[in-house]
Amino acid sequence: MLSTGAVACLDAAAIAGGILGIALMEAAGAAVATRAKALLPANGAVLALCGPGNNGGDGFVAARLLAAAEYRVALVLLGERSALNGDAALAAQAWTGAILSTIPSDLTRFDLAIDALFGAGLSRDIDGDARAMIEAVAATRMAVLAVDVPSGVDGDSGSVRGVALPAVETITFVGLKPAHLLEPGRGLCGRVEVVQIGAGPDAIAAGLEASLPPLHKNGPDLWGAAFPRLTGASHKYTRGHAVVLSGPATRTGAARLAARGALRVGAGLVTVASPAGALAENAAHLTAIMLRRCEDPDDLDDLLADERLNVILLGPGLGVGEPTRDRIGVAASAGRSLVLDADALTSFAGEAKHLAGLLADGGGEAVLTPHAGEFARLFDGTSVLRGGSKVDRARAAAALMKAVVVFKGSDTVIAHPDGRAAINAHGSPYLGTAGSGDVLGGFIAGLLAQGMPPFEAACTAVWLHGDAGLRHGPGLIAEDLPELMPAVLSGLAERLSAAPPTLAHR
Ligand SMILES: NC(=O)C1=CN([C@@H]2O[C@H](COP(=O)(O)OP(=O)(O)OC[C@H]3O[C@@H](n4cnc5c(N)ncnc54)[C@H](O)[C@@H]3O)[C@@H](O)[C@H]2O)[C@@H](O)CC1
Ligand SMILES: Nc1ncnc2c1ncn2[C@@H]1O[C@H](COP(=O)(O)OP(=O)(O)O)[C@@H](O)[C@H]1O
Ligand SMILES: [K+]
Repeated sequence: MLSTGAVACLDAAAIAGGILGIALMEAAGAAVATRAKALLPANGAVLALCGPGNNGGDGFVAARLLAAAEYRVALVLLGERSALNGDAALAAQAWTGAILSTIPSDLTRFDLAIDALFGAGLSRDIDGDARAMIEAVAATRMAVLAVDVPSGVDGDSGSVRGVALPAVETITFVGLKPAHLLEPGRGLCGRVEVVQIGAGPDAIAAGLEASLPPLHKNGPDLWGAAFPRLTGASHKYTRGHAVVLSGPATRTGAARLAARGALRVGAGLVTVASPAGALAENAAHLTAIMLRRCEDPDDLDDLLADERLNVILLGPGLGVGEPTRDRIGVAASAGRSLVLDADALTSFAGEAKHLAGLLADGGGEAVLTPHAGEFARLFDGTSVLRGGSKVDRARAAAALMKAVVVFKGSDTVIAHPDGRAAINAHGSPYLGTAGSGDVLGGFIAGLLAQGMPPFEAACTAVWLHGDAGLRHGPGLIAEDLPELMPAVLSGLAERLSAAPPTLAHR
């Protein structure tokens, strides 16, 4: 993905490499016109809204090509024509139709608006004439095709600067920008299409270089190579052993959901470590998952004497306070991979640096999975909460904790302490159901158990969880998520064209 700053570098590199800026703009405008034609009835009426920069220039090109193809086009320019510069001025010169300075009063006659007011260059909140224009068009039921980003959406954060014009479709150039995946931007974009405009590989490389550290759209391309593969020689101990700590009696369900997730995603063995008072309750519900008594931090220490237990998940239903903090201290000092969720995070509310110290002392790798509420509590009083996009905050959190942070939500961001990050768009609102996050924690633990590195394990788990949500749809409850893994994992294996081993391999 590209930051908006990187787009300017990419543009400059393309031009330095001999490609004319107006050629890029012509290609961008042509792509917009092509999509507009697909959305329009024959001879349909288009309202092109053009802004004062290059986004407006793309709008002029699209308007000219649509008019040439016999569509009825009205073009409104925000600001003075004489104020247009560079390529946008050239694009405006080639437009021979009328230039309106305000939007027509009868908007009902238009089939489509092309929103070319502001793109990557939005630099302040929208007010005045631009705001009035956006509000008037938004108030109609006209379909809107956005150029680059819906005007008013900040390209890097996805936030709305004052007001934004919701689109049914957004055409962007060269690569996705954060706003196409981060809410509320994502919801305002509609369908997003990325088109190439002939910038050339060197310019694209320069753009990606300017976008470092890398930001990815989460998907198998990112982590497929690290996904665990079975061989004929695999056995349960090669697939790892995850431990999930259970809460006290009547609060054990969350741990079992997580444990089931870990087992279904492929951990060879999973043990629920339970307080004595909750053993009967856990035993009544567990079969393939093993159960061990774990009353206090000393019991946990004893349990971890078995070196094969390679991942510990703490948090779901565990309770907030000193006993949970103590268990995390023991787990961290054991140097195993850790997944910390829910109550494990809230137990360190306002004490993120203390938790970071415990994790650093143990030397193991950790994945933290806060939702927005847990994130705000954990990082209260730190610079992590100081502004920026969701990606910026997740990166700052990961750097502070020296751990992978999965900042959950409809636009989950996964960040590594070195700055690498991914935004997940592969999911469904049906995942917003009690216990769904517990299962996600279990998926991460199960993938860590199988030896995936923490960033890749976290990204994979978020994607598999999202895939399960998409496959199930309405009626989803958290118990369904682990049970969907056979179908989800088979689908993934097909995508990775790595079929699971058959008898023939043994
Ligand atoms: N590779 C590229 O970089 C390409 C970029 N193209 C287009 O160029 C766009 C970026 O162009 P620009 O950098 O000129 O930026 P924009 O056209 O997005 O906006 C910049 C202009 O808007 C004004 N402005 C910013 N915020 C405002 C506000 N709140 N109220 C009123 N005026 C405001 C600025 O003063 C400036 O005149 C991209 O979004 C894309 O559509 C395309 O032409 C194709 C090539
Ligand atoms: N609208 C949505 N779209 C995609 N994923 C969602 C949406 N709402 C919630 N989720 C996902 O569902 C999970 C909910 O986790 P969490 O809030 O911890 O729930 P719980 O504590 O009940 O287990 C997270 O992985 C989150 O990213
Ligand atoms: K726009």
